Amino acid sequence: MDRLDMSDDTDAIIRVRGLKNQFGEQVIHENLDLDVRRGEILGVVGGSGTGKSVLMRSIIGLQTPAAGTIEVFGENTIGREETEATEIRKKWGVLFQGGALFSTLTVAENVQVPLKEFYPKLKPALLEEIAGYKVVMTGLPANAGPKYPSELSGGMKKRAGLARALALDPQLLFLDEPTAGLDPIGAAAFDELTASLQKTLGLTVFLITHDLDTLHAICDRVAVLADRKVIAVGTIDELLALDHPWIQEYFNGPRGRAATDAQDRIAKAHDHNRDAGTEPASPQAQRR
Ligand SMILES: Nc1ncnc2c1ncn2[C@@H]1O[C@H](COP(=O)(O)OP(=O)(O)OP(=O)(O)O)[C@@H](O)[C@H]1O
Repeated sequence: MDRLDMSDDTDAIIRVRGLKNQFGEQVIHENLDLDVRRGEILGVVGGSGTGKSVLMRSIIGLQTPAAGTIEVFGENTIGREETEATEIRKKWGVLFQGGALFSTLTVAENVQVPLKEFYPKLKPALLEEIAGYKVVMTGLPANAGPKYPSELSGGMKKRAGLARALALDPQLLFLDEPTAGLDPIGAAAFDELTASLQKTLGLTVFLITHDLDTLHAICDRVAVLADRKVIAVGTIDELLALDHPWIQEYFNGPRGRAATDAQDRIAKAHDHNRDAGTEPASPQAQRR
């Protein structure tokens, strides 16, 4: 199969070349290449265990690859001195699966963790002010700040995790299955939040997901992991033109078709309401 998008992307924020990851005898990635373009929301999909999270962990320096190069913002991220690595890490935020909040800290304290780590001299009043701002920015009520994670719904936990990921005003955001475990309405609301923050803040987003609705609603392009590498990157329409069994089954199977139909209906309804002046354009329409 022809692999889409193998050309060098001149405006890539993330550039992965020849990546190899293995655990013992188990090879997860081999010769994996990927470019993430500035300002895009890139969806990353693949069957369970194809190594989406390992790829993300390699890019953010939590997993040392067996081979290959990874550049983020033009800087090699593998094997850097701690101080250099810290400078690069400041430029991205990460929402891990499930939110990964510290259960013994309040929401506001969770958001303050990266601020304290990277800017230890910040005064408590300023820390509180920044945390409060980030909490509200992710759509949480202002009174969520003093709450503990156990007092939050699943959707609120994700938003709190997102607030923490945005604490340092990153240019690049990593989201690992952000809508997993959310009901469809909560998932759609989180997608809208991601799209609107991406637009407002000019973020580049690396988004691992199994959620077909998310892919249709907010992703500019989708990268498909299979056979230990990224086998294709493109818009959903471009991917559908490829004759790969997993891609066809994923996007054209019953769930894929249902997601396409649902997104078409949502976009039409939004567009109708927008034309009637009752609401802004849908995330899909805004991204068109
Ligand atoms: N620290 C580790 N030690 C050993 N094996 C690991 C480790 N981390 C991941 N793996 C293995 O690497 C493979 C890829 O894992 P990964 O979590 O990246 O998959 P994934 O594509 O994100 O899956 P899912 O969609 O189910 O979340 C799996 O077989 C997993 O068991």
